[in-house]
Amino acid sequence: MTDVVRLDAVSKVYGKGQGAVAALREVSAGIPRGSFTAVMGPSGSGKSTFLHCAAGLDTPSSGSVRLGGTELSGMNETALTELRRSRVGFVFQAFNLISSLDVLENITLPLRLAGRKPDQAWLTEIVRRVGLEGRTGHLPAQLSGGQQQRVAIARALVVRPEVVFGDEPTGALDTMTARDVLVLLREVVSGLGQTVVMVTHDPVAASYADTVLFLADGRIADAMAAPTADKVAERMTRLGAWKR
Ligand SMILES: Nc1ncnc2c1ncn2[C@@H]1O[C@H](COP(=O)(O)OP(=O)(O)OP(=O)(O)O)[C@@H](O)[C@H]1O
Repeated sequence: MTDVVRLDAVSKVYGKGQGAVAALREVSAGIPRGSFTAVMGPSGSGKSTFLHCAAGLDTPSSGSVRLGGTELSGMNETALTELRRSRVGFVFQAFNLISSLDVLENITLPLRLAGRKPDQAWLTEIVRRVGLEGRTGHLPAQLSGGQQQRVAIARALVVRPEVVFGDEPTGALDTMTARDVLVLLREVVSGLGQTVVMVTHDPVAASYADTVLFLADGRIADAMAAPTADKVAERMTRLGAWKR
C-alpha cells in the first residue's frame, strides 16, 4: 500500500530558550492509503502535535510532511487552508456542528466553503452509511450526541478527503454510543476505502484500528498491528501511561 501521509524526521518545538518544549523529536511514520491508524501514548507524549502536523494544522519546526505526494513544509497559510478544506477531513471530540444549520447543510458546508458542488451519489452514500437518511432536515440540537458525531463524520467525508483525522472522536460519548461510532469509522475504512488516523486514550477504541502507533516523549515508541484492547492496554502500562 502507498502512504497517503508521510512524516520524515519531523520535530516540533514549542517556545524558545529555557521554556522550550520538544513535543515531537525526529518522528518518521507512514500512513498507508485505506488504513485505520490509532495514535496512543501518555498525556503530553505528542499525540495532538503529531496529528496537527500530519494534517497541516500546525507547522513542524523541522522535517518533512507529505500528504498525497504534496510537500507541506514551505506552503503558506492560504495554501494550507485550501489543502485542509479540499483534501483532509476532521472529526473532533466536540462535534463542532453549526447549530443554525440543519444536518444536510452541516454535512455539505466544506463543499460550500471550497466552492464545490456536491457529488449527489457520494452524498447519498455517506448519509446512508452514517444512518441519517431520515434526519437530514433536523438541527444539531434535535440529535443525540452519537448522531451529532455521525453528522461530523459525514461532513469529514463529503469532500472525499485523502485522509480523515480524528482527535478523540469518541471522547465525549458514552460507551455504547462510542462503540457505534467506532464501528462506523471501521466501515468508513473497510467499506468506503477511506483512510482514518485517530488519536485516542481508549485501548478499546484503538482495537478497531489496523495499526496502533505509540508515542512516548515525542518519539514513536512502538507500532502494533492487529491490536486487541488487552494488548494495547498492556503496552500503555509499560509506557507508564497510567502511573498513579
Ligand atoms: N501550543 C503549545 N505551546 C507550548 N507547549 C505546547 C503547546 N502544545 C503542546 N505543548 C506541549 O507539547 C507536549 C506535547 O503536547 P501534545 O498536546 O501533543 O500531547 P498529547 O499526547 O496530545 O497530550 P494529551 O494526551 O494530554 O492531550 C506537551 O508537553 C505540551 O505541554
